Amino acid sequence: MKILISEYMPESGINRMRKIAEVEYNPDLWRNKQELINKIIDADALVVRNQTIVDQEILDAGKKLKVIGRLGVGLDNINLLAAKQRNVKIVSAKNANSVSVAEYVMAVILTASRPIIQAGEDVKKGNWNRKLFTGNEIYGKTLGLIGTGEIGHRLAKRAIAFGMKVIGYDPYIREFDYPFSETGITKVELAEVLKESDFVSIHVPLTNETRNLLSTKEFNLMKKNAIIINTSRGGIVDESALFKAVESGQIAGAYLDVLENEPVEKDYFLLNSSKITVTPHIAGLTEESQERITNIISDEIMKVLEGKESLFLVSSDF
Ligand SMILES: NC(=O)c1ccc[n+]([C@@H]2O[C@H](COP(=O)([O-])OP(=O)(O)OC[C@H]3O[C@@H](n4cnc5c(N)ncnc54)[C@H](O)[C@@H]3O)[C@@H](O)[C@H]2O)c1
Ligand SMILES: O=C(O)CC[C@@H](O)C(=O)O
Repeated sequence: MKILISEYMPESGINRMRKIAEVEYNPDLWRNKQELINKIIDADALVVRNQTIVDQEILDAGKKLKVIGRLGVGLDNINLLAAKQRNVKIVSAKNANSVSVAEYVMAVILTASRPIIQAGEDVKKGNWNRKLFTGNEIYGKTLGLIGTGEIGHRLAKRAIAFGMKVIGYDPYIREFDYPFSETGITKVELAEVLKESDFVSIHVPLTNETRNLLSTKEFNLMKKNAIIINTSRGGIVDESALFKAVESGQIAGAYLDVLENEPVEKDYFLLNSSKITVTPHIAGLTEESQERITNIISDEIMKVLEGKESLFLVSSDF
């Protein structure tokens, strides 16, 4: 059997899978579609992160393909319908990086409120500007969640521990899976999240419905001091409209871990705003989450290839 890996995977997972199959590891393969097509022809399994676009053409070429392992959560780079039609199973590492993303968002909220880095740099210049670096408490502020699933409810728990009020919009959440009474999130409509929040944090998948979910109309509802945090997917926030909203002072700023097209060059227009901070898709990236994800995905791929039951199969009911 052959397992093809087209993006970065920690060595421990690769070695685990070598016990049952020949493993071809090429972390840059996602960059070259033709090479990926050539190599997938005799692969039984494909392992990807979010950069390999697994479209119909790739799936057509993968005649022997039985399973795709997603080293993470978001599935917007995989044509799920085409995979289902070809009976290719998908395993994803549900919630294995949720704590990492929740902690990243807390770090952003604290960074936006207390200029510690800037104050430290100023002291190194020989200054002692106490008043200049007066910050804000996050205690009593409102965090608005768009999407209250695995990441959203973990973030709520952490924000509530800091004394924040947490409201959330998620029309599809199943109360049975995430009881609001236990998560501490007050369920509201999207407009209320936008109107009431000091921080708006996005935790929905990229779908036809969520593409450009936040654009000029939505920014116009927000407080002038509000900060948008997007760790979800580029494409959910309309980037041009965001740039205008931030530069015109309609909202205070944005922290974006994800962009519509990744990676970007240093002249990318969003990087020209001092009120927008972009990080290179690292919210879920910690030593701990990567170890969890690697173990889950390598184990589950082996189970599928050996005909055993996997509890990490993505539902084909979409
Ligand atoms: N930046 C990173 O490193 C990183 C890491 C992990 C996940 N992610 C992204 O975060 C997303 C969320 O992850 P999760 O684990 O919380 O997923 P999840 O499936 O547990 O939660 C997503 C929630 O969004 C809700 N939802 C779907 N459509 C919606 C809509 N139109 N409006 C409002 N809510 C809607 C769902 O009901 C669900 O509760 C992933 O899809 C992925 O794209 C990014
Ligand atoms: O490293 C990755 O694959 C991205 C992680 C994240 O966006 C996810 O969807 O889990």
